[in-house]
Formats: sequence, C-alpha cells, structure tokens
Amino acid sequence: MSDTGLDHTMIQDPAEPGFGDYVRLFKPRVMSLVVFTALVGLLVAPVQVHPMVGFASILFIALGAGASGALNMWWDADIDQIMRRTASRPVPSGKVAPGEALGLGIAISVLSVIMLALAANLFAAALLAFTIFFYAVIYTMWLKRSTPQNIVIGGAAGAFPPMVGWAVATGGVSVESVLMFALIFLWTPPHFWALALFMKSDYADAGVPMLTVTHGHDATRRQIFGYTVILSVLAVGLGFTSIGGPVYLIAALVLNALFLLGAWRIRGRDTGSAEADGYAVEKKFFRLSLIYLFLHFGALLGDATLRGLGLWGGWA
Ligand code: HEM
Ligand SMILES: CC(C)=CCC/C(C)=C/CC/C(C)=C/COP(=O)(O)OP(=O)(O)O
Repeated sequence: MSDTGLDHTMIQDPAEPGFGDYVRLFKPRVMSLVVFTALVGLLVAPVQVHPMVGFASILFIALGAGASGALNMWWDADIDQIMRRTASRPVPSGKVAPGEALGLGIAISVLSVIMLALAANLFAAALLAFTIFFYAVIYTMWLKRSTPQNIVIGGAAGAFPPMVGWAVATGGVSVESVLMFALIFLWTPPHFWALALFMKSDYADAGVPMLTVTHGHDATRRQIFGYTVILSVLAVGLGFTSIGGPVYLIAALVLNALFLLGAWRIRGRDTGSAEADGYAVEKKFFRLSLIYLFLHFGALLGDATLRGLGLWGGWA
C-alpha cells in the first residue's frame, strides 16, 4: 500500500500508455468549462491585455487546471478503482503509472505558475498556485474523504478561475470577480449533488462521505433546492454590476427560472418516485447545470461585446 492507500498490486503493470491516456489524466472535459470561465473573467475585465498575453495566460491556466486534475487522479486512484464511473481512468486502469501521474502533475503545476507569472503578473500566478493547492491538497487529500461538506468547501477551487482571469487583466480583485467566484461556488453543490443522487452506491462502495451517503437523499434534495435559491438571487444580482447588461440579465432570468423549477421538482420527489423513472429529473437537472454555467459566462461575454461596440453603456 502507498500512503494514498492505493494497493499497487491491484493495478496492472502499466502497458504502453497512449497519447489519449495522458490527455485523460488532465480531465479535459471538466476542465474545458473551468478554462472557459477563466477566459471570460479575463475578457470582461475593464483592462485589455495584448491578445498574445491573453492567449498565453489561458494556456497556462489550462495547464495548471489539467495538472491539478492529474494530482487528483494520482491521489484518488484507490477509490477511482472501486467506482464504476472512474475505474477506467488512466491510473486505476494501469495505463499510466502512479509515479508518472504525480511527477507530471507537480512538474506541470510548477511550470504553469511560473509561466503565468512571466506572461501576466505575480498576483495572478499566486492565485493559480493557490487554486491548484486548494483542489489537489485541501479538497482531494483532506476534505473529500473526511466530511460531507467536502464539495461545498472544496468547490471553491473550481470557483477561482474567473478571478485568476480577471487578475491576469487587472492585477487585482474586484466586486465583480468575487461575484463570479460566488456564482460558481454556489452552483457547485446543486451541480454535484444532483449527480450524487443517481450515483450513490458508487460513493458508498468507495467510502467517500458524500452528503447522499451520510445524510440520505431527502436531505440532499432539500440542500440542492436551498443552494439553488441563494444562487438564483446572486446570479440575477450579478447582472446589475458593471459586467452585467441586457444579454446577461435576460439569460439569467430564463436560466434561473428553469434551474429553480428543476430544483423544486427534485425537492418534491422521494427515492421511490426517482427510481420509478430512472432518476430522469435529476439527470436532466445535472445536464442543465452544465448549460446553466456555460450560458451565464457566455452571456457576460455578450454584454462585453455590446460595451465594446458602444451599444451598451452600463446601468449608471
Ligand atoms: C468540487 C466540485 C465539483 C465536483 C465534486 C464535480 C463533480 C463532477 C462529476 C463527478 C462529474 C461527472 C462526470 C465526470 O467524471 O467527468 C462532473 C461533470 C462535469 N463537471 Fe463537475 N464537479 C465539480 C465542480 C465543477 C466545476 C467548478 C466545473 C466547471 C466550472 C465543473 C464542470 C463539469 C463538467 C463540464 C462536467 C461534464 C464532463 C463530461 O461531459 O464528461 N464541475 N462533475
Ligand atoms: C485553475 C485550476 C487549478 C482549476 C481547478 C478547477 C477545479 C478544482 C475543478 C474541480 C472540478 C472537478 C473535476 C471536480 C471533481 O471532483 P472529484 O475530483 O472528486 O471528482 P471525481 O470523482 O470525478 O474524481
């Protein structure tokens, strides 16, 4: 056993890993939305950066995000091996050796932070370093296996990227960048717990104390609704700041009405009714959560474009 609790005898000798295995080590699908929120944070900031600086910064943020994913996969290989959804990942399936995942994760993390400091500024780089540390150490190594509040607190890691993007452009923090952080922070519990409702047995088998496992489905349904109410207020409020505008406000009103409706329907169900329709409502809500976040950030870009064209002058 390693200090991660990973029984390496259960993992086959790493066969020749292909390029695709290394790509999967970096959790590209999840990280694509993370990187998009960082890009929006950078583009909606009141200071314009040179396109080359912007491009390089996003590349280094993407590398940092991917590297933190590799560190997560290295540490979690023992539980990923148990869960059906994750068993075929490169480390638990034996395609990439644990030491290689760790080495790549550390090397690329350090490289991404140094390169962001050189391309943009020290503050943005420090924030990226903190985000990587938060996801790989605070969430993955500490909270995930110790508390059902794991994803509430740990979710902060996924919320930092737009602040990093904003910091690339401005070198600092603002009310707007904190509100973008809060949007993702409050979105993470409904996003994840909806999935946990239809994946409970996986986490229980792996001994991960997700809320569904420790407090049951009914409590999780109530929590999803509670977070969605607070999220909706904040999401609409963001529309009245300097980065909001008509595009965002219309999108936020529609998306939050749909999200609230979905959360309300989830709250009104019990395990029996959910099992009867194969968790259709929860699965739909999870898919909607991805569209929800993508469109909120996309709409912020829409208003930034209107401002750039002189078609929208702000609320004041
Ligand atoms: C602690 C916080 C979070 C947890 C525990 C979590 C968990 C998950 C899980 C278990 C999946 C299932 C599919 C998979 O394994 O790829 C998933 C999917 C996804 N998550 Fe999250 N998530 C979190 C935060 C975020 C954040 C902050 C973002 C982006 C801003 C995000 C974006 C996505 C996307 C895009 C997918 C779909 C991936 C696909 O199509 O395969 N998640 N999430
Ligand atoms: C810039 C930067 C460093 C960004 C990091 C962004 C970040 C923390 C994203 C978190 C999203 C994510 C994959 C959560 C999965 O939780 P999990 O790892 O418990 O899920 P799993 O069960 O699928 O492994």
